[in-house]
Amino acid sequence: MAAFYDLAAFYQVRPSSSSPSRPFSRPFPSSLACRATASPSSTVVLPAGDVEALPPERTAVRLGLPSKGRMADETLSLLKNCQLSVRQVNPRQYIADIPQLSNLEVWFQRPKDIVRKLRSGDLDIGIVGFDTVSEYGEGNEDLIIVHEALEYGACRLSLAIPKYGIFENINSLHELAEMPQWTKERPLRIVTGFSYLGPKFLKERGLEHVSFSTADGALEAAPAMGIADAIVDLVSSGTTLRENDLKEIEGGVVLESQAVLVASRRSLNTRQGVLEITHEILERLEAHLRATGQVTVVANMRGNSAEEVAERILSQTSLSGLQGPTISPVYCKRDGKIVVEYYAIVICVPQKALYKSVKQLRSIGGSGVLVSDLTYIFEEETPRWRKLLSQLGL
Ligand SMILES: Nc1ncnc2c1ncn2[C@@H]1O[C@H](COP(=O)(O)OP(=O)(O)OP(=O)(O)O)[C@@H](O)[C@H]1O
Ligand SMILES: O=P(O)(O)OC[C@H]1O[C@H](OP(=O)(O)OP(=O)(O)O)[C@H](O)[C@@H]1O
Ligand SMILES: [Mg+2]
Repeated sequence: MAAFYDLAAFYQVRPSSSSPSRPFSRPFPSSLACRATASPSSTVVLPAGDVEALPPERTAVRLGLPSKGRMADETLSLLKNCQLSVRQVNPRQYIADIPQLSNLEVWFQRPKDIVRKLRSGDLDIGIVGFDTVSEYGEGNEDLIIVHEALEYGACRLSLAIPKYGIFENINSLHELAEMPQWTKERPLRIVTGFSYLGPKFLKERGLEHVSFSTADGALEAAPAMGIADAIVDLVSSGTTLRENDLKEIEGGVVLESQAVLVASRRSLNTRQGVLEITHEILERLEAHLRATGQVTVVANMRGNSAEEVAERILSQTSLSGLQGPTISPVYCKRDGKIVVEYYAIVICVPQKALYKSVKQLRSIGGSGVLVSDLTYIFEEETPRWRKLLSQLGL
């Protein structure tokens, strides 16, 4: 049975027992603190002798990952592609680990709970949609987006209205706002699961006479049911809107979203190991994502010197590679003498530009072209890491 702790009583039994120099010391888990303040009537005073029964201060770093839903599988496969496979004993066990990262606990949680637990200090790092961070983070400055584009879970939070009836000729937020129908007594009724972002957006856009209601799913049915005039919901392919005779309007996108790596500023600043683990995860994610869609092209090219070959390659727009081509001499024996007639060149090119690059290579004398997938590109410096350190004042 859950025990509820009274805040004031707690401070009486342990006035300031945690040493101020201890990193991230909290008198007790904030999840308990929330319950104590939320239900003062059901509080139980913790007897002095029971202080030892409190959970011990945790030392492991905690990463929250989506436990279910459309983000779950892709998050695990992204981590796997970064050689950070999550080891989970069975799918219903909510704790797991990543063998490569010692002192890290992985906790599977609903996306919104990941954000809540980052705020409360019960998680340190998480991967969720940017929409979820924005909605449940409510602008809290403790949440820092460490990587803003993990390249999956793409969608947008958007306002949509019916295509028919009084909305037939309404195609922008401005036109919607100007409709004479909305009054104090009969406001524009919007249903949304985003009860922080939805009202904030419409207030910022200056819409008067708006009322909000919430629902958890299948919001697209609300206008046809007569429950609402408009919805604010996630859209990716647009199929659900189309199938329910709804349309997006100009100026109606609240935010664009995709999966992000998010961390608690407090944890990064004070909990031992969080910054190091975040750095490693960030580096691996960046190296993997940078390599996605790139291929390595190796070819031989006849030439008199490496410089002369370089000049020919750099004259072609699709062959400059990441930092210019790597060119090495190919040694062979002619009449007992070691000579260099060919040079091997290595470049990275985007997969999309591959055929164009191969054609350009051939046109300047390239032969024996080998193409292979790239797994990682580790740059000397990761700009996101620099940014994070500066956000932390480090
Ligand atoms: N078409 C989409 N609709 C909803 N979410 C999407 C879509 N495309 C990508 N996403 C991302 O997936 C996340 C939601 O996933 P999902 O609907 O599985 O979980 P949830 O809504 O948080 O959970 P539940 O619906 O069970 O409460 C969103 O927060 C968003 O970041
Ligand atoms: O633009 P689309 O590709 O059609 O996707 C958008 C739909 O997907 C989501 O619903 P979900 O599948 O999560 O069901 P739910 O309404 O029960 O949450 C979202 O709430 C939209 O309804
Ligand atoms: Mg959903």
